Amino acid sequence: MSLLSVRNLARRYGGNLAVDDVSFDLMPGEILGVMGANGAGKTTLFGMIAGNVKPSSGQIMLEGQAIQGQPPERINALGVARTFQIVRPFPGMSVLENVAVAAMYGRGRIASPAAAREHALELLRETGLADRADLPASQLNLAGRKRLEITRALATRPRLLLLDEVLAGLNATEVGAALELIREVRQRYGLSIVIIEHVMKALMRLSDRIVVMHEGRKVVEGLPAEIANDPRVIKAYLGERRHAVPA
Ligand SMILES: Nc1ncnc2c1ncn2[C@@H]1O[C@H](COP(=O)(O)OP(=O)(O)OP(=O)(O)O)[C@@H](O)[C@H]1O
Repeated sequence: MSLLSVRNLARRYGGNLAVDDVSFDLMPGEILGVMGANGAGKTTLFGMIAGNVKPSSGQIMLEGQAIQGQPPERINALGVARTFQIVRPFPGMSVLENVAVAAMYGRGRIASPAAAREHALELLRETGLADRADLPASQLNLAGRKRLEITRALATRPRLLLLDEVLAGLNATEVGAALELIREVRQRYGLSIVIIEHVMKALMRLSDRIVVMHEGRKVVEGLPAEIANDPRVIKAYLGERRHAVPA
């Protein structure tokens, strides 16, 4: 059975359909990449799955249970965690405290602050941030803040992880390390992952399957190798321009 099943999902803003009749399935343990140019509807789609945005119509099933329209805390407690494109840790708190707070929410809900801190430190060791645990979160560089976002999401003990542009702005070495981390956490925690990304080559390397969105609609779905040369994908990204293939 699918872990996540999205059916005919739509979100309208005034006369604009930000997401228009999108359907797809995510199998347990699978990594699904979501690609598309600016404004394609990717973030709105994530918002609806995570409960931050109410769908205008359609269904979202998590292991057969309808979750559409429920508040984000409830969806998080059912095992869905997301990161945000604009990383926003609590800046006055340390890296460790940021993760410990998250550990007290979600599906895990560790009640004791001491136990939450202990769990947070364990996670930070896994995500490579343990040496910066006591730094204020605001002092991390971009790659560090993206790692912290992932660690905070993991702290809620998700089954489904939604990653929103966690590779954007990273250099090639940092992208390689982030891909390794994502594969590791999938394996270790038996996670299913949906990842939005503009860094196309990296997404192709990481994903088991890819969905391409254009102007709110799903235009192509397939294996990375299948979609790489699909003319509809090239059109979705470039319109009639043929040169500036995204890196
Ligand atoms: N809160 C909102 N109110 C009005 N329109 C919105 C709102 N959020 C998104 N939209 C519109 O919906 C469309 C899809 O936006 P969305 O942010 O989901 O795209 P995206 O694929 O995530 O783009 P990007 O890659 O730039 O993040 C856009 O036309 C956007 O202007």
